[in-house]
Amino acid sequence: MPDEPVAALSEVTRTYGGVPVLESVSLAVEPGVTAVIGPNGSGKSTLLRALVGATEPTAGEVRHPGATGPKPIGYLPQRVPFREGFTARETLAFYARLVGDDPDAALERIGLGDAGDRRVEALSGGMRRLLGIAQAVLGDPSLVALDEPASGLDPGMRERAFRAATELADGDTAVAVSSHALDLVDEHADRVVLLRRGEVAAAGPLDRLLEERGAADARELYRVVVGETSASAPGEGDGAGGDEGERDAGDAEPGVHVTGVSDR
Ligand SMILES: Nc1ncnc2c1ncn2[C@@H]1O[C@H](COP(=O)(O)OP(=O)(O)OP(=O)(O)O)[C@@H](O)[C@H]1O
Repeated sequence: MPDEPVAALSEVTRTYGGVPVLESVSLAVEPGVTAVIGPNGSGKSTLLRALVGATEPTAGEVRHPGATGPKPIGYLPQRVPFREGFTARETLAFYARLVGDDPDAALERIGLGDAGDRRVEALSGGMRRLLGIAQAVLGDPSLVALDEPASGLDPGMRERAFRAATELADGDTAVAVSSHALDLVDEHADRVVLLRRGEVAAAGPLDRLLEERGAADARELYRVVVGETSASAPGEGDGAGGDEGERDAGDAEPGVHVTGVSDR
């Protein structure tokens, strides 16, 4: 392996109310962009939360051997609770001070250079998402987890969100991104983790997985592995738009998981 894992999960299981939502997940997260894909409710957010330490595994272990520095880990949750009454710049400045970063440079990086003086509650949903990404990457963390960064964004914005993730991962940074936007996965991901009902159904370099499964792109890979028969694989849009494209009833139903499947 040319790349040193930045983080590693071994046999991680997470249950809620006794129901496993992640089952025996073992994974090495390496520098570059790792896309975490899968149907609604398959455990993507839970996996990212476990990866960054936002949730404790019920069993198994999460390690961060390669996550170092003053702020080793950055995380964009699905919903970012910004405090109202502060401008975008003030919001970033609060966190930037803690890690010695420059809020204006952070705004520029994400393309929000002109929005620094606007209050967070006056930003569009997409701009808030971008601000969340800027906040997650403050302090140059070695491991960044972005939970649906392109959710609800227009085509230009979603591209910008993913590009920011890719640029970040240029060096030694490991970026794990959950997404339903499979076109962006094709464009930007080095590796893919495909979850199905809380288990890793496929994982590895995107090119290798496509070749192994005889798939032309991430969308086809998804169909082959998830076994989706409906014509509507997750849509081009992420989040709300993508959710509408998701029609695998068993996977989409919250809290329902077949736990006997083991194709790890
Ligand atoms: N805090 C929680 N309490 C109870 N159940 C939870 C909790 N968090 C997640 N779950 C359940 O765990 C399962 C996996 O949820 P998760 O959000 O990780 O899936 P996901 O793949 O990110 O879904 P989506 O694509 O819809 O965002 C779901 O059935 C969800 O209802």
